[in-house]
Amino acid sequence: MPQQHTGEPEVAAFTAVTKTYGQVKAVDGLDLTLRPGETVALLGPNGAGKSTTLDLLLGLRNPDQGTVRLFGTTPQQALAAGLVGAMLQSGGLMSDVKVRELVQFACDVHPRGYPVDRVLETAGVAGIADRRVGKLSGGQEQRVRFALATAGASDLIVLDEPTVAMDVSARQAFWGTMRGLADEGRTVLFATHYLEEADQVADRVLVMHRGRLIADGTPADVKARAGARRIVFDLDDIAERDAVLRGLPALGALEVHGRTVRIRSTDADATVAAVYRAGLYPRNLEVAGLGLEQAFLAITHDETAVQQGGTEESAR
Ligand SMILES: Nc1ncnc2c1ncn2[C@@H]1O[C@H](COP(=O)(O)OP(=O)(O)OP(=O)(O)O)[C@@H](O)[C@H]1O
Repeated sequence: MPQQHTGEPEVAAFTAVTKTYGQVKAVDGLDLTLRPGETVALLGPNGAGKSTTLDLLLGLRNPDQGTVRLFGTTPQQALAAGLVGAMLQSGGLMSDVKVRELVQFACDVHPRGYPVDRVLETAGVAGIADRRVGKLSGGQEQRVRFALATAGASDLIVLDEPTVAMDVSARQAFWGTMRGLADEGRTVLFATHYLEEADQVADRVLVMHRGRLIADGTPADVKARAGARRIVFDLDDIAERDAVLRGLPALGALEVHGRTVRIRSTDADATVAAVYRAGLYPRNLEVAGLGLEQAFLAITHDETAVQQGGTEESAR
């Protein structure tokens, strides 16, 4: 086991990490610490830099600037010590071997490997242990990848879009298993496009956009960060009301389509009270909380507006 620096309990630490491909800054000045026992979801639109971040974490790529440390050492040393199990999108599996043989191999090479039957069972692939890997469905192949990532007693498990190609019940079973691993004290980091998974499974959500971390908190924090409430109503005399609407308090974002006004508000009570105080007569008024999906869209949309020199209103 590599030496940990005294007073450095973190599982992973990115310090001012930048990774550039030609003109594209895939990761741009990333500072991030993962602590023991966290289940962390990494979210972001396509091309945000999630896979590159995981590659840097696992030492598959080196940063152009900054440092990545895993368990107080280099990613390569941490991997060699069996401290990390990973399930990535890229890289084909050997197709001519049987599932059991492949998983057995992963158990054998892991410095703290588990018995193969335990791994097959936990990953939900015991029933297909004698199938050839090349004959598996997409969802089954994902579960075999998961078995490989959990073949030994790794302290950190890294998963890049683990439930792609799984149906709903396979996903539920998968996250049930993951929860069990997290409850044993493992740190889990997973990239996903399924926001409901992040909401249900993660205790910390990271949102990346254009290589930068733009939100970091509990799912509830991230929702609150986007503005807590969505207000929708219709107005008949909307054309004359533009200035009033723009002057409403706690305005996160304002959209007007036809007669319908959509507002994201950081204080819905104050905004709605001001609507009435201004003498507006809203019809069909609705106030609702943002889901993580809407929060995510709001945050990434706002960030784009800021980067493009958007107004304070659209930038929150
Ligand atoms: N090997 C590479 N060569 C050139 N550009 C790359 C390479 N890998 C990634 N990129 C670029 O870096 C940026 C970040 O890509 P990355 O795959 O890390 O994003 P992502 O958030 O994982 O995206 P997705 O959700 O689509 O998987 C993108 O603009 C991508 O086109």
